[in-house]
Parts: sequence; structure tokens; C-alpha cells
Amino acid sequence: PRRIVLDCDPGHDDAIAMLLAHGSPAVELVAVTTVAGNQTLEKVTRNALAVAELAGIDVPVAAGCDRPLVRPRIVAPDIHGDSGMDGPVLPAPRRAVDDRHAVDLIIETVLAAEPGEITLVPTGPLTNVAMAARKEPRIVPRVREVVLMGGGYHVGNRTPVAEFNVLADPEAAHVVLTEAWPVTMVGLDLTHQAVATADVRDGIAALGTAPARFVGELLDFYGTTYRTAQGFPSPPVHDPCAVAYVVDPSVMTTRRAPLDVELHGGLTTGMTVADLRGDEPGPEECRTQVAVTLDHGRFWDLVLDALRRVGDPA
Ligand SMILES: Nc1ccc([C@@H]2N[C@H](CO)[C@@H](O)[C@H]2O)cc1
Ligand SMILES: [Ca+2]
Repeated sequence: PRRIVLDCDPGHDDAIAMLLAHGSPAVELVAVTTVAGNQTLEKVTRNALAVAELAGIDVPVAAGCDRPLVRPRIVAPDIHGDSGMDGPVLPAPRRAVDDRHAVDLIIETVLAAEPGEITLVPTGPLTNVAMAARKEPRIVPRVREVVLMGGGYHVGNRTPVAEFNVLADPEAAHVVLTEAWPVTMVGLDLTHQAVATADVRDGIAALGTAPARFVGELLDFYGTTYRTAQGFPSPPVHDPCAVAYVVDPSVMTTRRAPLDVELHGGLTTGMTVADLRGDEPGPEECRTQVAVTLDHGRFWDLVLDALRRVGDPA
């Protein structure tokens, strides 16, 4: 299976990404690392531990950076609430956070594996991943690829042109997008297609397990805030899209495109700028690609299958 480190900021959709990674046979979730993003580091780490407990995910959970590299921290209570995962009520996690820093756990995991074995899947601000590449440049050629949820080539959410994960730490995003490793940017252009419609939610509820009920409660809250804050009739689950691409790359189309982040703009700070002027599939030697079209049915089949396999461990 594809071995991944999930670097996340749970976050309603990060929680679903954890379950998809854990339940999918095609993927081995090797470690979970947390980063300040949707909420403070302490809150997102507690949420990650609680999800790991509920789903029986017995891998290290290590906390990372509690603020961006350069700029002041921003959070997203308008979508994720004060706890970062409002809606469901989970018991306080019994398991302890790993005593290693997330940056060190990422480095250790990559160096301990064979070259090309580990895929990094960031679904929050890129602070930890940028720090890992700078602290230990040897991981860059050893990482198989970085598949990140963030950015957008024609879409923003926190601003008209900037996506939250990138805007929260644009300097970190610049580092990750310009390091010498392959990057797939699963941005809002793609993830806005991953909407949890009523049919999808009925399918999840029909599983009848505690993790499935948990996802239902997540989507109830997340659906309400998404309707209120962004006018979406059904909520798009961004982060599981990045994991789904690792599980089955045919779940979405991609095209190569040079990518970078605006760091000095007034209106455009945090914007991911993709050079789409060439023809498909984009320049040969380009290490970066963007996700374009989602196979909506296949995506939700993967999520349902993973949830089925997670079962009812707690
Ligand atoms: N409005 C809004 C803000 C932040 C997020 C979080 N940031 C990314 C989408 O922008 C996802 O990783 C999600 O967890 C989602 C919606
Ligand atoms: Ca996230």
C-alpha cells in the first residue's frame, strides 16, 4: 500500500480524511501530525487524538507548529466552530500526544523509510512541511510526492483569490510548492466538487456504526456553517480529496502547471498562481500539477468503503 503521513488541522473535513486514510486498504497511514490552522494547535491536536481514539487509529499523533512562519495566526471558527470540530461530542481522548515535534516525526519517518516510500499529505497550513524540508533537506529527494489540499487556480475562499490553508501561511506554501519534489495541488477548483449531498449522507448513516454517526454529526454542523458562511447547499469536504488521490489517482484528473504563491500582493496575497497557458498535460519537466475534475461517484464510493472497513472499533 501507499504509505502516508497526514499533516492536518482537524477540522471537520480533516477528520474525514483521517478516516478515509485509515480505512482504505490501498493506503497505510503511518503517522498523523497536527498544525495550527482551523483552530489553535492545542485544539486541533485534541481533535486529532479524539478521532484516532474513536476510529482505532493506533499511529503516532505528534503536534507541530502553533503559528505560521512569518505572519500572525488566522483561524476559521466561522466554519469549524470554537473547538475546531463543533457539532459531535467526543469523549476526551485517553491516548497521549507523541512527545516528538511533528517536524521531527515527519523527518524521522521519511529517513527511516526507503527512498520514494513515503507520501506527505498535508491538509492544513504548510508550516510543518516547510519546516521539515528546511530542517532536513535530505527528505526532499526521498519523499515520493506531496499531495496537498490547498490553494486553487481559479477559486478562493478566505479571500476572492486565496484559499485558507495557503493564506494562513503563504511563505510555507511557497517553500513547499518550490522544493525539488513532486507536488499535486488538490485545490478548491477540485474540492468544491466533493459535496456531501443528502444521498451521500443517507449512505453514511446506513452504515450504522459510531464512526459513521460521528461523520453524520460532523456534516450536520459543517453543512450548516457552510450554508451560512459560503452559501453552499451541501458542504464540500476538501481534505479527503487529497487522500482519495493517493488511494486511487483515477478519482480525479490533473494537469501539470508551474505553481507559486503571491506573497506581496494587496488584493492577491496567498493566491496560488498556476501557469495554465500551455496545452494539456503541461510542460514535461514540471514537478507541480493541479487537480481539475473529480469523479464524484467514485470519490464517495471510496469514502463509504473506507468507513465500512473502519467498522465500530471503540
Ligand atoms: N471556509 C473554510 C476555511 C477553512 C477550511 C479548511 N481549510 C481547507 C479549505 O480551505 C480545508 O483543509 C479545511 O479544513 C475550510 C473552509
Ligand atoms: Ca484542513
